Amino acid sequence: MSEAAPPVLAVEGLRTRFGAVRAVDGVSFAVARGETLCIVGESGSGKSATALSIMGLIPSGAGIVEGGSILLAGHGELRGLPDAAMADIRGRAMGMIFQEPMTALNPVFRVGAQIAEVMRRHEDVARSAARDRAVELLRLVGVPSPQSRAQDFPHQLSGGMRQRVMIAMAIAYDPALILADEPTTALDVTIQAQILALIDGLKERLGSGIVFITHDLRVVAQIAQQVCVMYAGVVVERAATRALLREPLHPYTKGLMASVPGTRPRGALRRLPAIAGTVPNLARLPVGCRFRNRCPSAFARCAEAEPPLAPPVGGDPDRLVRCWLHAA
Ligand SMILES: Nc1ncnc2c1ncn2[C@@H]1O[C@H](COP(=O)(O)OP(=O)(O)OP(=O)(O)O)[C@@H](O)[C@H]1O
Repeated sequence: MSEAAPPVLAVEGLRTRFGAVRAVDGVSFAVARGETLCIVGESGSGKSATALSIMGLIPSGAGIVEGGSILLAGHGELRGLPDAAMADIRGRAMGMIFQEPMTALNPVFRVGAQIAEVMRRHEDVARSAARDRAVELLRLVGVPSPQSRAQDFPHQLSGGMRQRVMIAMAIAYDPALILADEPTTALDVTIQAQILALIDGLKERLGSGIVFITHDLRVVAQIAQQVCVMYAGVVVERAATRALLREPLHPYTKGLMASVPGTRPRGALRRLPAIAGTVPNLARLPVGCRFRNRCPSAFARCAEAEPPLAPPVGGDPDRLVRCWLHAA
């Protein structure tokens, strides 16, 4: 995290549960303006539940944010705000970009009208002014011929163009925070690179802080200044991207890196082993380290107690790792 700028988002000790499933179990991080933080981990590690908790979108009845604090610059504590206040903050101060734009776009309305509608929901703006601004936003996110594309229905656009439309909606109010959950996973590689470049450009152009969720360390390498590696509901490693990719400390991070071509630390095997085994049942977590049943370096202490998330002993004090190999 940059020392100079105060964080746009500070999450502290976040805990979210779906029944007995502790999906997020004490997660903390902070994002500065103009900075991208990636949350990376396998399926089921709690990445989406973290983002949904921040946005106030955990469906009541299904789950509950039961602990921790979510501070958004200019708005203060978000936890416990009434639904209407949260909806307004989501519209103005948080831009949200998801994996599948088709679920966020209404198939029966033209995309320009949909972007305009997002604006009219949050402020008293004339329809024609909102439509002009929609075209301007489409241009800003790199949609060619935005005037005529605004007249298209979602199904007339390619996947990449639909994702640009969703990004246009997300940035309609120059949000302080952008939350992106696997926004490029469904796209082919060339388009993926274009969308990543677009999102990366937004943090400079708008000065937003970005929380970007991905399971792909190659994406992390491209866009993040900071990384939180999540496993089974907790952060197991947090570091500046460069430091983490140069020297991953947690055996889980090492496993993730070994399974991605081009991110292996020097001297690593050339073949690409996936990490054997699966994320434990979050309703019945093992005693001790959550990763120990899959960890090639596990030893007796790992079964006794869960390691704290702390700077590595004798290592970089700006990094955090949750592993007895690096603890006092
Ligand atoms: N609406 C829900 N109801 C019940 N359990 C849920 C719900 N949403 C998530 N979970 C559970 O919470 C845990 C964390 O899920 P989450 O979607 O946050 O993981 P993830 O890391 O984002 O994975 P993915 O990449 O597959 O989205 C999982 O065990 C999941 O089954």
